[in-house]
Amino acid sequence: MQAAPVITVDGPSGAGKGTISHMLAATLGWHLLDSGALYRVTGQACLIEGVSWDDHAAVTDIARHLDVTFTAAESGEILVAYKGRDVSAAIRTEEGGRGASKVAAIPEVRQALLARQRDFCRAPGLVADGRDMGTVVFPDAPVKFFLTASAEERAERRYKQLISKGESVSLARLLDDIRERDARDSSRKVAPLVPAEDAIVIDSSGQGIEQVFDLVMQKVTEKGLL
Ligand SMILES: Nc1ncnc2c1ncn2[C@@H]1O[C@H](COP(=O)(O)OP(=O)(O)O)[C@@H](O)[C@H]1O
Ligand SMILES: Nc1ccn([C@@H]2O[C@H](COP(=O)(O)OP(=O)(O)O)[C@@H](O)[C@H]2O)c(=O)n1
Repeated sequence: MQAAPVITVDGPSGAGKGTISHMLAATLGWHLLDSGALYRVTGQACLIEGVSWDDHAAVTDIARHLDVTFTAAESGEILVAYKGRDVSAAIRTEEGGRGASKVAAIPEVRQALLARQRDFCRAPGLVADGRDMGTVVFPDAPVKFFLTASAEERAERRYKQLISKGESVSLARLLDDIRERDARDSSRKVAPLVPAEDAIVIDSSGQGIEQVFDLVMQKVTEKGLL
């Protein structure tokens, strides 16, 4: 049994999970779990410690002892630190996403991060953003969303996001990267990217953020969580 109610938001890269989860947590006054950040920090810690993403035993050891902190800045932005060193920007790069996806395919790494994710579940409630929040980490969550959109639209969104941060990226490469990541996340043996049986699936292709958020809030209200 979970200590507090959980709303899970799963889906592929660029579907809008982070955006919608932030809005939902702020509106409800609930805690937020960005589970992807834990996988991203694990990948980044490997780079810092000189460990190859393919060395499963060494990556697992890093995940088991991951010294990570999340702190809310005055701007509302969440600062992420590994061993006290700010890695907030480094983990959000294209390479950071690739590393996260590689280390996330290692079953022992997923196991090592499981309890840490469940610890985020505290009163009054938790919005959990990821790939397996509704299927593995919080299977008893009363409301589960699975957000998706076409790969082209997701790549376009990510392109605009990275360009606005000053990263130089190519749209074609981002589309390839998104397809590669989708394939790896969906085909892995442990906790693959699939909607939970009881998830509400929302395809946000051609829908703006506000439109998607309105639909999400409507479902949350219908489920009696407001
Ligand atoms: N429905 C939408 N329409 C247009 N842009 C969106 C939509 N949802 C999210 N975005 C934008 O797409 C980018 C990726 O969204 P994000 O929430 O980080 O996705 P995810 O967490 O699923 O990878 C962000 O810049 C965000 O502002
Ligand atoms: N619960 C989760 C969250 C992320 N991940 C992995 O971590 C990578 C980065 O996750 P993210 O949510 O930060 O990435 P985006 O969806 O924002 O691109 C994903 O491609 C997944 O491989 C996962 O396996 N399980």
